[in-house]
Amino acid sequence: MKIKQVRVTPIAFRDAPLLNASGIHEPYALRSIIEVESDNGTIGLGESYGDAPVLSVLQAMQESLVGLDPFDLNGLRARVVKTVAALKPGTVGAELAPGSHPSKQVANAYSAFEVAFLDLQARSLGMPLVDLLGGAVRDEVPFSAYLFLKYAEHVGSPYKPDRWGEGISPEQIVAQARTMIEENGFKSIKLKAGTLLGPEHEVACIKALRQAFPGTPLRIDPNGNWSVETSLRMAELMGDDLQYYEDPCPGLEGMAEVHKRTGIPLATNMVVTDFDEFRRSVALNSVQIVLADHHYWGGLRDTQILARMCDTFGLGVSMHSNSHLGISLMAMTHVAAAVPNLSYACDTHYPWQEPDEEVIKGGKLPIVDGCVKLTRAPGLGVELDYDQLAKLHEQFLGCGIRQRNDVTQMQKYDPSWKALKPRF
Ligand SMILES: O=C([O-])C(=O)C[C@H](O)[C@@H](O)C(=O)[O-]
Ligand SMILES: [Mg+2]
Repeated sequence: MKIKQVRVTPIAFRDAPLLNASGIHEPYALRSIIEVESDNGTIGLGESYGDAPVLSVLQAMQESLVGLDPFDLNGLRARVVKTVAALKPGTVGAELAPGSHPSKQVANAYSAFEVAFLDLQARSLGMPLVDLLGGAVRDEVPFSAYLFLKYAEHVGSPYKPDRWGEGISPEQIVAQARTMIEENGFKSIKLKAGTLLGPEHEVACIKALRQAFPGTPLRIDPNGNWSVETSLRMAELMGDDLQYYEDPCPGLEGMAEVHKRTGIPLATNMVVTDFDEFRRSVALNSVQIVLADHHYWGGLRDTQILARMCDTFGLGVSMHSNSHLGISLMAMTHVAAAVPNLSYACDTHYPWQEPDEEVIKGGKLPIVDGCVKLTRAPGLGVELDYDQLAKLHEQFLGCGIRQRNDVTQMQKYDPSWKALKPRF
């Protein structure tokens, strides 16, 4: 089998005005949809970031993959390394927003195509992708309710307000959690923090959630926007309420200090984002749980290696997400199903996505009892809806956003807003 054609299609879908450490989400989130077509007509699918720095690498890769055997993942890696090395200096992207890592260009681009190659391999063999990862140790993967403080609508009202309404007061956050849990059956809750509303307000939201959902595991994620001192002060207030404390403060040293002084397990998708940081974090005991993300950890197989290393060093493992669609959700589900030591329900932004903006046939995938189920369908088990792909590509062309920037978006609400880390 040889690769005949590769298509990378940037898309944009509506995204809610969600607050975070950098500022606020823009009205559209960007992704790219990857199709790798073999000479027997089988197509493998992938989904990755759609921001300019990543897109330029993915698009530069397209021609170089033609003629390659889709089972040749070392050949894929060599071509990614060569393409990235040939890029003009300056095309390396900065961090887009907390927890996104487009600057890891080799790992990002390799991952985008590795998923599509594996999907193509599995479809050709007539087996689910998870079978190429050693087989499923679970047939469904748990996800958590991912709550955000948010405004009712975007500045300038680019389209009609989303159905979630305002999410500012603790009562509104509890209501958001109720809806998300009623609709998806989630069994654990994560609150995005580090926002302009400040740590005390966010801790009040955690307290309200604790009261409303006794026994449900809770997590808070300020994306490194609190100082060590603030993180310690908030830990004192939340202590027993938390299942884990995610990236309270910046840096491996800061995290190590917070863990040493509180004993609370710390999770991260910010200070351990590659194998070198993993090595340094183990030496410092900075984190107790690594939130993997195949989009920047170098694909599904490298995510399995990461999980094995977490096991070796006694760390927990779960998964991080960014705004995404169903192809990414299924890639996350297949790899999480093949990680025996998955210790916590994974993150997903999927409930925030509007039902009419999925690129896969049949619309949004169901999340039932907090879980996404694997099927025995070949590959990732999803098919592209080409009408939807065309619609979301048109939206990309028209939306005017080419690189996510939550800081400049917040400046539309508050011109004095600056990127500060940590802010509190
Ligand atoms: O766990 C995380 O850090 C994330 O989910 C990163 C994302 O960028 C999140 O902060 C967001 O969507 O605003
Ligand atoms: Mg995080």
